[in-house]
Amino acid sequence: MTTVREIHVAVGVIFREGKVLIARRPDHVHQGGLLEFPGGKVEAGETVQQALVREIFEETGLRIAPEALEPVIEVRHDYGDKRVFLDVWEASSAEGIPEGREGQKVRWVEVGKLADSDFPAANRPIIRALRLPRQYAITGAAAGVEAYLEQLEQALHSAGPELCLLRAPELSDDTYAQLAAWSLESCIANNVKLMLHGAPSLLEQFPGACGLHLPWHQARQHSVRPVSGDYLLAVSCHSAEEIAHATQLQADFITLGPVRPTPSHPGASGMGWNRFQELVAASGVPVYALGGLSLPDIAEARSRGGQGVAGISFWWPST
Ligand SMILES: Nc1nc2c([nH]c(=O)n2[C@H]2C[C@H](O)[C@@H](COP(=O)(O)OP(=O)(O)OP(=O)(O)O)O2)c(=O)[nH]1
Repeated sequence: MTTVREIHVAVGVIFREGKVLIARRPDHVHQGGLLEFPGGKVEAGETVQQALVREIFEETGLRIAPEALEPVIEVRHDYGDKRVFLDVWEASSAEGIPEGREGQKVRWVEVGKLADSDFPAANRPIIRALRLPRQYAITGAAAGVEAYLEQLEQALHSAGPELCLLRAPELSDDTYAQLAAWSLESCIANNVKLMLHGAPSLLEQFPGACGLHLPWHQARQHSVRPVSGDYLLAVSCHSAEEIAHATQLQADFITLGPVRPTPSHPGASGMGWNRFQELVAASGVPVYALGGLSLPDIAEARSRGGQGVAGISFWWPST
C-alpha cells in the first residue's frame, strides 16, 4: 500500500461558447508536457472554490465568481510517485481573455475533441463526465414489440433525450435484436445516442449503437473491458464491490441505485442520498442516480457528486 500523502487539487473546467479552456503543463513538472484543465493545489485554510478562483486567476488571468462554480466529479488517482484527489468544478462564465501567465499555452477546445491520451491518466473520467448528459433515459414496459416502438417514438419526440438505454430484459434475444434494429434507426433519425443492454456481442450485431450497458449479472462475468474504446461502456451497480468491479472493467459510467424505492424493482429498499454520496465519492467514474427519481432530482444528484439521474418514469409514456 502506498504511503504517499494525497494532494487535494482544485480543477476548473471553464466553458465559453461550447468550448473548454485547456493548457499545456510545463515539461519539468509532474505529468509535464500533457494537457490539463487549469487549477492547482488547495492551500491550507482555503475552500476548493477559493483555490479555484485564485489558481485560475494566477494561471490564466480569468476572473471567476465562486458562486458560478458547480461540481463536476471527484477523482482519486495514484500515479505511484504522487496521489491526487482532483476536485473538479465547472464555470460557464469567466471574465477576461485567457493568457498563459506562467508561460503555458492555453486554448479553447470543443469537449468532443478532448483526447484521453493528451491528458494525465486521472483525467479520463473528467472527460467522460463533460461529454455525458445530465439524464440517462431508460426504456420501460410496453405491450409488445410494435407498441414498444410506438412508445419509443413518442418518448423521443416529447422528451428529446440525448442518451437512451434500450432495456427490455423480458424479451427473448431474438425479439430484443429485432427491437434494437428498429430502435437504432429511430434514434439515429432523432439524433439520439442509443445504448444496448446485454452481452458484448450486441455491438457486433449493431455497430451503430453508441455503447453497451452491462446488467450486473453480465458485468460480473468479465474481468477486462469487453468492448473497444470506440464505444461507451456502462454497468448497473448497487454496492461498493460492484462499483470497484465496474472500475476494473474501465466503465465509462455507471448507474447506482435504487436511491429510492421504485416500482420497477419491487421489494428493494432505497439506499438514500447519503449512501449514494458515499459510494459516488469512492467511485471515480461518472455515476447516474437511479431508482424512483425524476428530473427535478438532477440538482440533488449533482450536489451529491453524481452525473445526473437515470430512469424510466420521467420520460417513458405509461401504458
Ligand atoms: N491543474 C490540474 N492538475 C491535474 C490535472 N490532472 C491531473 O492529474 N493533475 C495533477 C497533476 C499534478 O500532480 C496535480 C496538480 O498539481 P500542480 O503541481 O499543478 O499544482 P500547483 O499549480 O498548485 O503547483 P505548484 O504550486 O506546486 O507549482 O494534479 C488537471 O487537469 N489539471
